[in-house]
Amino acid sequence: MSSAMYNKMWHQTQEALNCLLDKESQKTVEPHRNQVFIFQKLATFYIKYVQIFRNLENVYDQIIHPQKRILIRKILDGVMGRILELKNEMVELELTEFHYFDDILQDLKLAPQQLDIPIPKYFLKEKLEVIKGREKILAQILADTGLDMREMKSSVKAFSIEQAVKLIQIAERARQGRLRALFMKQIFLQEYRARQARLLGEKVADVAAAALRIQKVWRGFHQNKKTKRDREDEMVFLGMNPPPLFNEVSATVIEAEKVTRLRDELQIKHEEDYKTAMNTIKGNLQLMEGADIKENLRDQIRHWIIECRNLTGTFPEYPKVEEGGSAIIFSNKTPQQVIEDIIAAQEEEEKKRKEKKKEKQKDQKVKEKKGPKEKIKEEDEPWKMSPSVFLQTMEEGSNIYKDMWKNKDESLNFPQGYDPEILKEEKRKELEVEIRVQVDELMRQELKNIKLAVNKEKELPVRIGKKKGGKNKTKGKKGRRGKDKDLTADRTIESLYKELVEEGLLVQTLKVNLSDYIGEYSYLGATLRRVSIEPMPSLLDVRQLIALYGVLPLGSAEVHENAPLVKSLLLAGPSGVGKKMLVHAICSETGANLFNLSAENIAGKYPGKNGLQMMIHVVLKVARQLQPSVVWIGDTEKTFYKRVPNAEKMNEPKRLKKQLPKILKLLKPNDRILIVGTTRRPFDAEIQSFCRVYQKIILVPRPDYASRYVLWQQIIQRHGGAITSALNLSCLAKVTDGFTQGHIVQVVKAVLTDRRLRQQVYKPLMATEFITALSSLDPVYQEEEDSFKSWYAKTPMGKRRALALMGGNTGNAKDKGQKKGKKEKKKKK
Ligand SMILES: Nc1ncnc2c1ncn2[C@@H]1O[C@H](COP(=O)(O)OP(=O)(O)OP(=O)(O)O)[C@@H](O)[C@H]1O
Repeated sequence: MSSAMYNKMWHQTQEALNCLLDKESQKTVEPHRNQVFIFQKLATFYIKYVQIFRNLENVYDQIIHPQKRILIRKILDGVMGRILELKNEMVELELTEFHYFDDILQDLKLAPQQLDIPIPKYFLKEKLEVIKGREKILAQILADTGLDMREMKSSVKAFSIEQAVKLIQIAERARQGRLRALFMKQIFLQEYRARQARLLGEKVADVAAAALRIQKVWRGFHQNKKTKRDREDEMVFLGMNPPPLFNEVSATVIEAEKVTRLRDELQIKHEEDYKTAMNTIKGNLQLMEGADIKENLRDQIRHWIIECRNLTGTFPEYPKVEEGGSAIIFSNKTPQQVIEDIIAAQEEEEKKRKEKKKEKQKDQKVKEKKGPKEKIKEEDEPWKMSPSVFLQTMEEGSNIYKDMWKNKDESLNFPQGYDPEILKEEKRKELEVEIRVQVDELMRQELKNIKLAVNKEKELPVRIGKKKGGKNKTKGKKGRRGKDKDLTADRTIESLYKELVEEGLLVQTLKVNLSDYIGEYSYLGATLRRVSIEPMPSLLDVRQLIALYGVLPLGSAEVHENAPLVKSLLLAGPSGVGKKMLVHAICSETGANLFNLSAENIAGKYPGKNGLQMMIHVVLKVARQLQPSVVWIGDTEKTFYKRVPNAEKMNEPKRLKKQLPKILKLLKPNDRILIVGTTRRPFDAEIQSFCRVYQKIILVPRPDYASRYVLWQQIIQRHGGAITSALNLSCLAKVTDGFTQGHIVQVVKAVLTDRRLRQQVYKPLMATEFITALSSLDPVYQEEEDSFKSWYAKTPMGKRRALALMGGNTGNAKDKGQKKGKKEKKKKK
């Protein structure tokens, strides 16, 4: 697509965003009580933001104007953050991680695919070099230490001489046998032909009969082919089969991809031009206008000083650096007003602090006094949207868009390079700020001298950044820093990285994308919920959650810092549902490092208490410095075992149990580190400590019919199999209820051998082949799935939801409160 097209897309998206922002500001005014109504509103916002996100992501990836990209990036991060905020609101409202929007999608005339959370390409694009470099180093270290998995797989086994001779003999005899068989066949055919010729030579050939025979065979063959073709055409016409070139990549798509690549190159070029221009323009401005700006500022400030002296009779106090220096003087206020404002602001702050303290004390007292009745009243308060950090970012971005880009005439900027006028304006402001700092220093001194000369007063030295509070702050910081001592201050990050790789704690990630996680949508979720049936989440619902909680925050520092923080994630589900695959996908999509702290992997490494501390310190240090990072704890239930099985006691699986909450405390919003636990048996863990560590728990289900259908189809195709009408996928999906993706992959690999793939041309694949191979595997039984569900019901979120549903059955929140009250009474009795 052309630049004009992407510009148009941007303008349209921006208009849609402006409308949404207007609605958001209206909505905060009217608080509501009805939960269904609130959810519908939240969901509608969520869906609309996702649409905007999808468009903006596409535009940001392809637009080549560097200044527009800076603004779009800011808005894009804002939209991502807002989506996470809305998701958080929905989770708090409905007390479940999974939400279904099929009814709203129907109203908005959208397909479920349009709700997919895209992964912004800039996550990887912008640090491609770094990631590639790190991968190289990792591969090098693994190769040096002989730990490289790929090398291990391809390593050659040494043969003994006898074995080698035997192998060669077998091969040679087979070759001779084949050659002899070929000779024998040729001799036999020669003899046969000679015999036939002798026989025919005696008879006179009936030409007409021969021609008839040939005609019969040919016509049969021809008609057969024609009928088959007609049948296929009819199926296509009826829409039962896809058209013949349906799966072929069309020439237009190939051309479009070429254009995309070209645009990528142009984008990089324009970006570089912009960067160089930033430096040169600033340098030029400094040369041309620097002296003038300096002189103007000095004149202005001198004028201000004299004015003040004329008005008040005294020389003014020069504004301090932390107050913004002389910049605040010229914000359309008189100097006296400025001074008064400063004093008033300080007083107000003091007041607020005192009020807050008082309120806190009051609240505590009231809480202590409050009975259950008052609590019910609190519960019944109308719902209000939590304050948003990202709305402001988006509004700022929108305003810049309206002021600068909305009506800009770009007819002269066909190549879409940077705009020098805008850049000059920005740099001029920057330069002014820099010069102002210098001028302030000079003028402060000048004012001091004038005061001394005129008033003969002894001026107290101006304190720059030496507030009492400031002192305390730095002290406090020092104290805290002292606490988390750097145990490896003398070592470079490269050496720590190498150590972790050698110890097997930092592992290579598999190259899988989140889009490789195949599945289907749940089309009836909202309908089932309306009739009080809790639907099983679909695989794509899980994929969405991983994108929201894992990929987006890890990919964008802005989002991670300001969106609701998710430090730890638990993926619980039966074996083979793709938990590990999802962990690897998070890393691949964000270019994150993968640390493996599974109980089995850390057994025997860094022994002792000090060793453990050192291990955690090194892991966190490397993870922080080379962020984003994922700390994976496989079979994480082992860390929280209720009782450690005898066979595993040697491994000390609970080593990390006490450390994990501490690690979570150490993680700050600007540390893009995510702890991901995976478990097949969460029921073996102590639920309380387990749930305290894992902030978000995602149950990964086994695939349903629709997902199994697409899984069979796509996994067979990925392994080189061809889907023909002879392969009954529907039947395969139906009879494989209970089997997981892992089983499907295993069976497809076993069936589709090289030989079988070659045979496909004349012997198409059949469902029975796969079913036979599946028969030796155990499915996930209903009981296992139920045990996962009942375990989830015991988690904090599960409990809260169950409680809410119980209240919901009888009616509103008041009833909920009454029930609670009754329960309490009973307990007292
Ligand atoms: N949705 C999916 N689409 C495609 N392939 C999948 C999907 N889910 C899982 N797989 C494949 O299934 C296999 C098993 O997945 P994985 O090892 O991640 O499962 P797991 O839940 O971690 O298993 P376990 O608990 O036994 O360790 C992998 O080859 C993975 O690529």
